[in-house]
Amino acid sequence: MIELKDVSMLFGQGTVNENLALNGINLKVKEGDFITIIGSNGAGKTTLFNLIAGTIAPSRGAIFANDRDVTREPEYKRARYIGRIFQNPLLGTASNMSLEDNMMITYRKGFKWLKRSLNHRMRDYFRKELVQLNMGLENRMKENLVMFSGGQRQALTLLMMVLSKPSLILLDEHTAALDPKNAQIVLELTNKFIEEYRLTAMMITHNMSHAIEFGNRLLMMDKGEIIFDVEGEAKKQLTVEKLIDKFHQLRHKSFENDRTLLAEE
Ligand SMILES: Nc1ncnc2c1ncn2[C@@H]1O[C@H](COP(=O)(O)OP(=O)(O)OP(=O)(O)O)[C@@H](O)[C@H]1O
Repeated sequence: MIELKDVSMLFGQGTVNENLALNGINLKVKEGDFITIIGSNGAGKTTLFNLIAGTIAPSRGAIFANDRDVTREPEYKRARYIGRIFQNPLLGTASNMSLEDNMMITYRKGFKWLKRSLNHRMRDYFRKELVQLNMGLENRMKENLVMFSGGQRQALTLLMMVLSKPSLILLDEHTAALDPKNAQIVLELTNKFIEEYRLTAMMITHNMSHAIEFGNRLLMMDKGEIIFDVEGEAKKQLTVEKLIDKFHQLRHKSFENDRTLLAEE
């Protein structure tokens, strides 16, 4: 699906702030993979997503999507097949528009046919899809999203993204700004959608238990490198303790004090 070949990202080249955020990353994301990504602050996780999404171009190396070289393809073109959800629940939806208009825009990917096409059939379809969230939103389709909670908006962003059928979804700590109960609800919905719609997904999290519980593959990043890549049965055997040991082993340093990596969402 997505492949990174020897990808590096050097910020501020030649300045005092020169920073090798990613160093020679080689990664093959297979169709149907649900990859969780952990790593301490500044490890390069978001930079990795920015490169895959086309927000920035790498200093070195190449990125392929379905064997097509997309290294220089701009973000807006990649957005047609790569969906991304950020930490901030307000980013994925438009506050001053109704729920049904928000859904319609995603469905049509633009404003063009909005009024003309929002007919009975579409409303029924949206209503049916909204039921899946189990939040009663199917009865609030005319309300502006400004009335909705962060958890509801993030769940909606997720559903809207899923309905646009992306080839890859990038979840950038998408539950970190929610309270624990809502974070769990959104995570479970994420998992359900990924399974039911057979999506390919990558999820950054600072919660190691979530990284172990969800997905078929786990990447641990540190200082711009993927230092541990585990999948399938071996991933299922992981525990938080084993992950911490692994990190000690690989980096010979303690990360018990790394509160961010250990933080519970
Ligand atoms: N646009 C930029 N310009 C300069 N340096 C940057 C830029 N973006 C990221 N960096 C640097 O690259 C390194 C990796 O940052 P990145 O945000 O990818 O880390 P991260 O693993 O996502 O961290 P966190 O868990 O704190 O979000 C950091 O040292 C960061 O300061």
